[in-house]
Amino acid sequence: MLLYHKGKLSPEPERVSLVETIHTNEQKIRLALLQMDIAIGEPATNARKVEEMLSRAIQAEKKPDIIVLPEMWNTGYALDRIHELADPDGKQTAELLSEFARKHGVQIVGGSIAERIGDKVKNTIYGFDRNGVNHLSYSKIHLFRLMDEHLALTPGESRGMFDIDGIPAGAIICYDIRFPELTRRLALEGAQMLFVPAEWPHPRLHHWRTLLMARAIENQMIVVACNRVGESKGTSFFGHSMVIDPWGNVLAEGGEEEEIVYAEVDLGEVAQVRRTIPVFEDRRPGLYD
Ligand SMILES: NC(=O)CCC(=O)C(=O)O
Repeated sequence: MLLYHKGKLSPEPERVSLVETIHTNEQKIRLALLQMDIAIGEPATNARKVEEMLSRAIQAEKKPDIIVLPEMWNTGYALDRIHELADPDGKQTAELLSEFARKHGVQIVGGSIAERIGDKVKNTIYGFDRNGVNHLSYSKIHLFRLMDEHLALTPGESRGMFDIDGIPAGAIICYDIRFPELTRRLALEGAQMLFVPAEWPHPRLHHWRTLLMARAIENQMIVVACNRVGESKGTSFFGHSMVIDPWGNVLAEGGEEEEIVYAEVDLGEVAQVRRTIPVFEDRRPGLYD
């Protein structure tokens, strides 16, 4: 199926239908976002916190289908010691999350972790399906200079497309949301949901909310963004984890304290919104690719 085409300018816009290929019936998905505080440079403490919050999330009255974690939850931004602290090949993280996913039959979009591969450290999301099988590995493409990521980390070189319970989805990390072309590309590849783990601090709450809503509206997709809370090295992280529907409505939003944010989304709305305003059919890729 051709969803993306680098063509020459033609008198007729290229007609691309994402609607025909996606679910049209109501399909409810329950989400739990672990909006946690992160102890800087203390992977064991953070792993215990994750285990405790996962256990609480799974006991919710309506069991979640997907649990989402924030960015760099194992180490925080302990960049001065990141080579020593990062999880070698992501093995410890994979053990913890894969085992939990399998035991409880739940999908996990495991936020991101500092992962050491040889002499490089990457900021990587791991995802696990209901059988505990790894179905997503995406390393942050755009490193955030304002927090010195570019000095300590190696950027990823590929996009985070994956399949979650049969739903085509994309994953990006924090600063990546400032690059609309990345999310658009994931949407053109079929993504109907977008997962965004983050460590996004004050004073840019306005940017966080606006950019997430914009990505949901312009790509007519469900956006699930999990941000951390707490203080680290004089920086204050505000939480406000968000679940946004493809019309841009905020279905759930966290406060500024540690909590689990629950939401239920209807995947059928993606097709409905894309039919109502056929943005993907009306694109003129020859004019601005
Ligand atoms: N961890 C990050 O990528 C932070 C991005 C951020 O704060 C921003 O304003 O962009």
